[in-house]
Amino acid sequence: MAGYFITFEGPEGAGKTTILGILQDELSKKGYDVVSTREPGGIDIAEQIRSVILDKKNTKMDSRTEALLYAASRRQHLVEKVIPALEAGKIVLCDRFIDSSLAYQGYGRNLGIDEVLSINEFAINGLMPSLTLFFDIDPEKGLTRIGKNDEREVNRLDLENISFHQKVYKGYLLVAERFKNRFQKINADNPLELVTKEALEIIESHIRK
Ligand SMILES: Nc1ncnc2c1ncn2[C@@H]1O[C@H](COP(=O)(O)OP(=O)(O)OP(=O)(O)O)[C@@H](O)[C@H]1O
Ligand SMILES: Cc1cn([C@H]2C[C@H](O)[C@@H](COP(=O)(O)O)O2)c(=O)[nH]c1=O
Repeated sequence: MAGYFITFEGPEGAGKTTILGILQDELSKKGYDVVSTREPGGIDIAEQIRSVILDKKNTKMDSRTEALLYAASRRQHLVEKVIPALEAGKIVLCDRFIDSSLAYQGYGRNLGIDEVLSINEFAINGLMPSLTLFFDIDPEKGLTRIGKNDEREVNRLDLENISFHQKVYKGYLLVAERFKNRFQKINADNPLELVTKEALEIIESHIRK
């Protein structure tokens, strides 16, 4: 496909959404055709699935149901938004993708990274990102950041205890090692300007290759 599929990953509060917004503007100013989006969500059907997954009331949700809902929203989002943008030669910046499922459901929920990869292979049908930026931060620090942000609504996953989030972080490190050809780690504990600059440099060097 003609465009570039670039995903942003990391624990809660790492800065993914903030940095993605800044980079969308920076890259657009430089003349690149950029589409920014998120998972779960980005299009109507996937946003509806997001509401079900993240609703604090849905405490009975089974882990396999959760993994399947993320994969279903992913499929629809790819078909409706990501694939058409890539076919049109655009740069797609996506806030979370398959690696979130591998870290949160595969490792965090104990479903197994390989099992979750396998249901996602059906959903993505071969479309993987060419670059994944991993915003690396201690999960406790990330959660403290989002706790200070009054505008952010707390969701069902945020409410999991710290040991779940630490497990997810460990899951990310395993996934980053497994897919090291596309993963680039960035220290997200640095000041925002520095993290953003590093992310922009990595993306531009990837695009120039
Ligand atoms: N490098 C940074 N230093 C300090 N604060 C930051 C930094 N990056 C982001 N923040 C702040 O941390 C909070 C969380 O940022 P953001 O929502 O972008 O994180 P996120 O990774 O998208 O989180 P989530 O995955 O939970 O949605 C925001 O209030 C943001 O302003
Ligand atoms: C794609 C995806 C996401 N999650 C989790 C990670 C977060 O806790 C929420 C999404 O909220 P955000 O504010 O947009 O970061 O969902 C997951 O567990 N599995 C996934 O595949």
